[in-house]
Amino acid sequence: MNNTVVIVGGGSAGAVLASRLSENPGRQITLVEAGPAYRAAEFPQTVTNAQLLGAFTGADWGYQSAPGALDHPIALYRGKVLGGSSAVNGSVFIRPTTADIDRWRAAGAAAFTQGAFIEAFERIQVPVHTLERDELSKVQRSFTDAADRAGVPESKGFNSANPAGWGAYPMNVVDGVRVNTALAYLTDEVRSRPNLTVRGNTTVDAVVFEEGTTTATGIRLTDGEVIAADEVVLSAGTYGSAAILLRSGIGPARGLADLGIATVVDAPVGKHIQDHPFYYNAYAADAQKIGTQTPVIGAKVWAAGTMAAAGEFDIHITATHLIDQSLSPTGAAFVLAVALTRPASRGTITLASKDANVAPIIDLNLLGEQSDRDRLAEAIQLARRIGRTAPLSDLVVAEMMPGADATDTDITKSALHTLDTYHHPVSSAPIGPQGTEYAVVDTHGGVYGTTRLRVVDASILPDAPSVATNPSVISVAEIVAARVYGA
Ligand SMILES: Cc1cc2nc3c(=O)[nH]c(=O)nc-3n(C[C@H](O)[C@H](O)[C@H](O)COP(=O)(O)OP(=O)(O)OC[C@H]3O[C@@H](n4cnc5c(N)ncnc54)[C@H](O)[C@@H]3O)c2cc1C
Repeated sequence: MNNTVVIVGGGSAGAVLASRLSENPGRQITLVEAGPAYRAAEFPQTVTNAQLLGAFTGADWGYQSAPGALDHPIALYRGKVLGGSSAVNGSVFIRPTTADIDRWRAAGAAAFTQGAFIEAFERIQVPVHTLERDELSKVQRSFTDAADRAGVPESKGFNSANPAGWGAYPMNVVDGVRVNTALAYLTDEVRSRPNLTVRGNTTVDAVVFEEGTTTATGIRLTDGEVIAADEVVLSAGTYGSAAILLRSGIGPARGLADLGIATVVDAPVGKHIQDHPFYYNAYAADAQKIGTQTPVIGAKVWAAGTMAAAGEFDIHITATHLIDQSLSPTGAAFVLAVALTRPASRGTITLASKDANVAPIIDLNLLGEQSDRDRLAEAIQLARRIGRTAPLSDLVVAEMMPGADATDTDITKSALHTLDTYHHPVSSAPIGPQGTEYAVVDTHGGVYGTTRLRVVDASILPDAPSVATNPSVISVAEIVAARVYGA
């Protein structure tokens, strides 16, 4: 057993691992987090308030995507605080589907059995509550009623075996507080363990290797300090872990050489990222009728488009109040946010500089593939059909985007012009069989070509799940904690 483990990044995966691995008093754990490492009572209200997301929490990395196939950059939110992106996210808590798990196993994640995930789901410490109808906003209630009238079935529960349909969200919110993984796993009791050190406001530059070998011996911080360890686990997220690997000389040799970084392992880091494209089918609402606009996220339709793979549900339509109300001529607006959750497009992450303080270049390549454009357009048409159905249509004054007269061509143009991300990036260091053009790590996150170095976070998922990613990432951390560390 490796006795000292340094974990880089205290987000969805890192907080779980630090908690689980420090259950064994014989193991020394150091968790290094770039953002503040608040204790439960210290989290600012902007971070715990479930109605604030992304940069509005004040705890964001400030990344932007390259436009890629679109005509505009997109703000890419990532939490920079203990709890990571689970501290700034939408708090929707839905497990990966059986089809997601089967697909990941087929891609090489042998440890990702249905049984392993079921065990992980049972261990998850994040409290989850499915919203009741009277907890939804009027828009969200009208949306589910309209979906029903439009022929969408009621979901049997988004965390059930048959999740497709309309329904209210399962959320990890308690009394208005978004329960991030630091609150759920790094409790005051856990943080008082003598074998757990949590260092906040500490940014990691790179992994350190034993001279002339590919054996990790610790990490180097941006101020030059080296923290030695028997094993290094990168849990810095899809962007953060990839950037650290690249700065450490693990990545495509040619790109590293261009930046003057010596190659330690020639590996396809950052060449296969995926995210869910996210389109705002926006409506000007009747200000007298719209009612209270909370919760900002409350209900969705989960469906399979005509081009979905067998057993997969690739369309999410979420009724949300996350829109600048001043954009509406009526002063009131809501959005049916349409996401394609099983996209074909893959993007890239590369370094702009070997300086850890310089943001990496992220090109999500959303809608890069024509098939994604077609599938998203079909999903937007379903959202519009629901928007035109009573009782939701009774609240609408006008469709703002793509606009009531929009043709299929207009819809795709509007998507390319206004698209956002669902903020679920994955696969910058995917699991897969060694030697394939995409695989960077083995089924437990061990980095091929190295020893004592592992990546455990959203980076290693082989592709995008058909759900929001937080529970998938927590589950993977629980699986690695159990299988590799006996925790
Ligand atoms: C706005 C938004 C809304 C979302 N909504 C939902 C939702 O409703 N439901 C859902 O399931 N998922 C949602 N997600 C996605 C989900 O939160 C993420 O997929 C998940 O949290 C990723 O976990 P992770 O462990 O891979 O990375 P993160 O949780 O991002 O953790 C990475 C950690 O590493 C730290 N770090 C990075 N680089 C360094 C470095 N060099 N040195 C030290 N520390 C470093 C970061 O500060 C961060 O704390 C959302 C995400 C966002 C941003």
